[in-house]
Order: sequence, then C-alpha cells, then structure tokens
Amino acid sequence: MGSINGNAGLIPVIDLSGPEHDVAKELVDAAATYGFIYIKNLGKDIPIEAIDSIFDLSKRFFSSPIEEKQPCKISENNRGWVGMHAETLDTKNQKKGDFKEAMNLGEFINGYAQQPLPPVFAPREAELDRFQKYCQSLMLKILTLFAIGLEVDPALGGSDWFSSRHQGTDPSSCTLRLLHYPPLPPDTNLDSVDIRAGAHSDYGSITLLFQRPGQPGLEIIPPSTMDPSAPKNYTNTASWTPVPVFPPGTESDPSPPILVNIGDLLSYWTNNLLKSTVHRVIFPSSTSSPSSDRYSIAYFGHPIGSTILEPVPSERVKEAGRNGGEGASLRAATGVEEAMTADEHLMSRLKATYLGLYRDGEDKPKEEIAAA
Ligand SMILES: O=C(O)CCC(=O)C(=O)O
Ligand SMILES: [Fe+2]
Repeated sequence: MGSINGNAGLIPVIDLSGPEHDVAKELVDAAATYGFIYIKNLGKDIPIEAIDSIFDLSKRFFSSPIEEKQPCKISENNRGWVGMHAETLDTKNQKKGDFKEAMNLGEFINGYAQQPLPPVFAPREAELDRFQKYCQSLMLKILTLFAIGLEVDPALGGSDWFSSRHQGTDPSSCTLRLLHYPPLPPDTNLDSVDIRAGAHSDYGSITLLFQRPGQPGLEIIPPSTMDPSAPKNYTNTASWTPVPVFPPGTESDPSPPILVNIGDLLSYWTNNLLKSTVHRVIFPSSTSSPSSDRYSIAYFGHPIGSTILEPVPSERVKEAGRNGGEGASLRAATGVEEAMTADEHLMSRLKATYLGLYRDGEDKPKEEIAAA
C-alpha cells in the first residue's frame, strides 16, 4: 500500500480496501505531511460509470446556452452557477478572475435540489442526488479512518468522532462543484489572463477531487516547502509541484485516483497536524495540449454547521498543539479564543476574504467570494 509517487511531492496512493488500521495510519501520515492523498479508484466506493456520467452531464451543462445558466446564477448561499472570471481565489496575486466557470450544488433534501436547476439537470436530478450520496459516503469513510488513525479516545466517540459530526438532520455546507476550464482562444493576449484557478486552500474538512485523463494542471505547494514567515507568498515558483492525473502505479487503473485534500477547518480542528495545502490550476504548457478544455469535480465536505470545534481527543493532536501550536496561532488569527462552531469558522474565513478585497480597494460582487 501507499506506493510512493516520485514526481508529485511524493503524494502517496492509498488503497482503502487494505487492512483498516494500516490504511488509517497511512491516511493520517499522508494528510500530516502533504495534505493531499490519492485514493486508488477501482470503482469500489463510487462506480466508475457514475463518475463518467456526471462528467458527461457537466459537459452538457457548460456547453448549454447562457440563457439556461443565467437563472441559476450563484446567490449568497453559495449555490448556483459561477461565470467566467467571476471568482478570484487568490485576490493578492491575480490580475484577473479565474479562467473557469463552475456550478455549485448544495445538499439535496429528500432527493430534491434546494436551488433552481438548469434544464439539462432537471431530468437527471436523481442521478445528481445519488452522486452526492456516493461522495458523502466516501467522505464519511475517510473521516472514520482519520479518527482511527488519530486514535481518538473511544470513551469520547472514537472512530465516529468526525463522521458523527458530519451527518444529521441539521444542514451542512457540503457542496458538489462541477468545474469547467475552457481552452485559451488561439489569439489570446497572454497578459490578459493568468491562471485557471488561483492559489488557495479549501475551507471545509475534506475535499474529494475528481480529475479526467489527459487534463492535467493541478499543482500544490508541499507544506514542508512553505515559507512559514511568508505563508501567503504563493508566487514562489520553485515549490509549485504538479499533481498528475495518473500518478505512477495507477496508469492502468480504470479511472484516475480520487484526490482527497484537507481543508482549513480540519487543519484548525487538529492543531494543524493535518495540513490544509495551498493548490492552484494552471494552463498546460503550450507544447503539451495547447487548447484543450479541462473538467473537474470537487465535493467539499463540511461538518454540520452547529458543530463545536472543540479539541479532538487524540494524543497526536494534543502533541501537535504543544509543538509550535499552529492551531493556537490560527485561533489568534481568527480572533476567537474559545472553540467556535463550524459555521463561525466558515464565516471567519469568508470575512478574511472580504477584508482582503476591501484592503485592495476593490468593490467586487458577492459571487467573487464564493467559498472554495
Ligand atoms: O479543478 C481542480 O482540479 C481544483 C479545483 C479546486 O481546487 C477548487 O475548486 O477548490
Ligand atoms: Fe481547492
């Protein structure tokens, strides 16, 4: 298990069907070192056809006329369609909004979307609901393995510590996001665009990311190479590391591995033991695939909004708090000393983004701060 990938910052490929305790330890170690993990995808957790079919639906949606997308435009609840350049993930360094469009789907209730759906989605609502449920199950499985790997005190919840806080009748901010990065038009002035998705970290607990064969572009800054004195300096090109779609050892798998990455909330919750790694999506170099579309799908996992982010009862997490206390500095940065709720954490991250926008003196529409 855990085969090492030589050119992707050594992000391990983990097969979840291995012995539970070994897999749990490997997941925690990978999350603590890289913040990114490849999950070998043989269709056991999510059928390959289900993934292919959602990508097919995504393609049909993004190629549909603007009149069909416009009524589904994103609203303050972070659900809906985000048009080209409407979101800027790295407000400090980008000249222009991301060269992408996206569609955010919030949690379905009793099989139905709680937001306007475009005509291409309406007949396939049940399929979208099913896909979200697949993603939710995989998220819960991974969160259970994290709790096992962290040896959470069994008297206080043990292996259910995280998963029980991600399900219930109260709403969570879990979001399924379809992404489309169009090709650059042939006569593009390269000064007028910069990036497909600007450098950022995700906000929630864990993200599942689905990529397509032949559509690379994702890069990370491995946490060990991050300059602690300038954590927002994402322009240090030396440390940007490509994350291939098919890392070594997976080339003959029926589908690319599913990427899992840690978000800010889970990093905060674990005293920064698990790393929320900065990532971005770049254009392919002109020699590889000069003008091709890129599609990806992200599932952003969040706890139930009222979850109190009290310290995880794990020796390893406590140890991380004693050693340097990055979690403590995060607490200081957000100005909240006591354990906050998942909703408060999300709001503090959104507020930080707002402040960045205001500091830059820009008056941008709300959709530009859509949660990553
Ligand atoms: O498209 C990708 O591969 C990454 C997307 C991403 O990082 C995000 O939407 O948060
Ligand atoms: Fe992201």
